[in-house]
Amino acid sequence: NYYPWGYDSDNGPDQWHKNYPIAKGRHQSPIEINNKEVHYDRSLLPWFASYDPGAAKTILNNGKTCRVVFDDSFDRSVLRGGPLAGVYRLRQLHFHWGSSDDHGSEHVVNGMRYAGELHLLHWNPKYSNYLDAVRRTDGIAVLAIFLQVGKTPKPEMKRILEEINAIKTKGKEAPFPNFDPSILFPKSHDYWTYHGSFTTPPCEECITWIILREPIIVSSDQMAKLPLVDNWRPTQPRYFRMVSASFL
Ligand SMILES: Cc1cc(C)cc(S(N)(=O)=O)c1
Ligand SMILES: [Zn+2]
Repeated sequence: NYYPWGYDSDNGPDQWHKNYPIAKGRHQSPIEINNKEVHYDRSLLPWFASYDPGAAKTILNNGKTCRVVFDDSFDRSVLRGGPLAGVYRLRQLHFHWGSSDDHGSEHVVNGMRYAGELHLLHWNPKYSNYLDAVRRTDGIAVLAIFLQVGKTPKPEMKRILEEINAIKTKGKEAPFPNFDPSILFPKSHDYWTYHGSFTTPPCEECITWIILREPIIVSSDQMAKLPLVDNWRPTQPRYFRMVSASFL
């Protein structure tokens, strides 16, 4: 009988491999990023996001995560440059957070966990559709931004965090028009990049991760309004993967 995966002891990350064997693969995410093992790659280009605010469609807070979906029926909101060849279409963004401010991010930087992590997921339109792209090693690009709790929260986070709090409707999506997620970006575009996987089942190894070094600041009471869940996967073995940095 099918038992949905989750983050509890009986259906959590240590069990996922039973239904999703690739969860024990050699290119899994998230991972630890340690300065000592990162390789500065001066050939890495800057990345660029050109998002159309009109592409934003709906927001969902299903109590386990919060997701905003975008119109990805053409190259309307795209990410390009950085380690990527060609443009990748923005499909959705979602968050991972913890039950307290001292943890919640998926990637860990020099042993530090952040309060949360924002993922902007894009797919490669050289493949016929998203489901085809997730079967390809260059199919998906995720731009990851750490959320750090601080005194002066980023004002642009207000709308999205208030909306998340407002829609406690389990599983129903509410309209979320006119939203350009690039307003959430930190000042610096410095990033790490490596090849990995979805951090949730089915855990396909199709993701080029672009992780921003600079976190965005949220307030403790903004984080306290998120559903009290832990929806982050522990770090996975890096094996023979190189993490490259765009900065010295
Ligand atoms: C299964 C899955 C779907 C989506 C859209 C995004 C992810 S993640 N957390 O790897 O960015 C996982
Ligand atoms: Zn994610």
